[in-house]
Amino acid sequence: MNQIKVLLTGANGQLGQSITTLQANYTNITIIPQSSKELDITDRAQLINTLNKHKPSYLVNAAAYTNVDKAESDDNLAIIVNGTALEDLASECKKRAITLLHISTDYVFSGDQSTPYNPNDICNPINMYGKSKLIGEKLILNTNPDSFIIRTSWVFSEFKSNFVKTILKLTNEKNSISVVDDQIGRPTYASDLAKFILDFIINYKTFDIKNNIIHFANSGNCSWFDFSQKIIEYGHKLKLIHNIPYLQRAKTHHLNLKAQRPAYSVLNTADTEKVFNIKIRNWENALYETLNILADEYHYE
Ligand SMILES: NC(=O)C1=CN([C@@H]2O[C@H](COP(=O)(O)OP(=O)(O)OC[C@H]3O[C@@H](n4cnc5c(N)ncnc54)[C@H](OP(=O)(O)O)[C@@H]3O)[C@@H](O)[C@H]2O)C=CC1
Ligand SMILES: Cc1cn([C@H]2C[C@H](O)[C@@H](COP(=O)(O)OP(=O)(O)O[C@H]3O[C@@H](C)C(=O)[C@@H](O)[C@H]3O)O2)c(=O)[nH]c1=O
Repeated sequence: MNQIKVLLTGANGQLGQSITTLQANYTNITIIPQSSKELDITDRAQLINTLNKHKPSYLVNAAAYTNVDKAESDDNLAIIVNGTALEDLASECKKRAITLLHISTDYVFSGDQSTPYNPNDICNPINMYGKSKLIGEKLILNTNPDSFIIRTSWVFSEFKSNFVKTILKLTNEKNSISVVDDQIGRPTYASDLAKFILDFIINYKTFDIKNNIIHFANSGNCSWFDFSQKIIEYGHKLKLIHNIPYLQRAKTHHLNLKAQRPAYSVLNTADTEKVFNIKIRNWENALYETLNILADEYHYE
């Protein structure tokens, strides 16, 4: 089979590292990983050079400005990286017939709903990060309607910093931690998303895809508090945590965070599971696997 060349931007991020790690399982895919230093997606000349040099058939854009609170004051940069730069990305891909897969977020939704969000539900982001990501989605689909937008939520992994690793760290430093119980979402293991993306590249032409906006998240809903409870339970079982701390419930408005968060940002993945004929595993199972990997790394250190 011919090798499929996939250029990967944001390669040092959680998703980027998860995709490059999985490369070994996909002998017919060649990933060309580009860190932010190798390819700054806001630099059009650099983008053109990179595309001309590598001539990929696919571009997976895992690059993003992901600091939700900082985006409130650093809005210019967030809007460029997550928004306006993507018009160039989409048009340079279109010129070269490169299929663009772009990753977006549950934070494009307001959180006012109480039932899971479908891909075509109205987006009305309540923070700057969500606004910038929505600008990006729209520019991509207007410029290059053959692109795919894969929305995900609450991403965790063994890589970089993320909520799971923060809770493990806090738990080992404090006797008591407090976590909000009034935001509901779907935690997603970056490696499960990475596998979905690579399988998608191999198989999507064989599926009847009617919507270029696709939702992917591990199954099951929870609050950050519920998520923390499981991180602590499994972390203790796997000896990543030595003392179980007191876990206190908190409310978002008491935290005085710079950015607002949607109270309910559960993505509906029913269409994804139906169209691609997959069953997405639950987040607890995926969390246990991540913690197992972290425990192995920890015990070897
Ligand atoms: N993390 C989450 O909870 C969620 C993430 N998403 C989306 O998933 C995608 C992947 O997120 P995730 O892997 O967690 O994010 P990370 O923050 O882990 O990684 C993002 C990567 O993008 C890179 N980057 C930032 N600016 C640029 C730029 N101008 N040019 C090139 N690269 C750049 C960063 O580089 P550097 O390391 O140099 O800063 C970083 O390596 C993003 O689109 C994000 O919006 C969606 C829902 C939830
Ligand atoms: C560490 C910590 C966080 N929290 C709260 C703050 C916040 O509302 C929530 C989660 O913390 P985070 O910093 O991970 O939240 P946040 O940066 O909002 O996470 C989001 O990131 C972007 C990139 C996305 O796209 C979203 O899907 C989502 O994952 O938990 C506590 O209540 N106690 C704690 O000890």
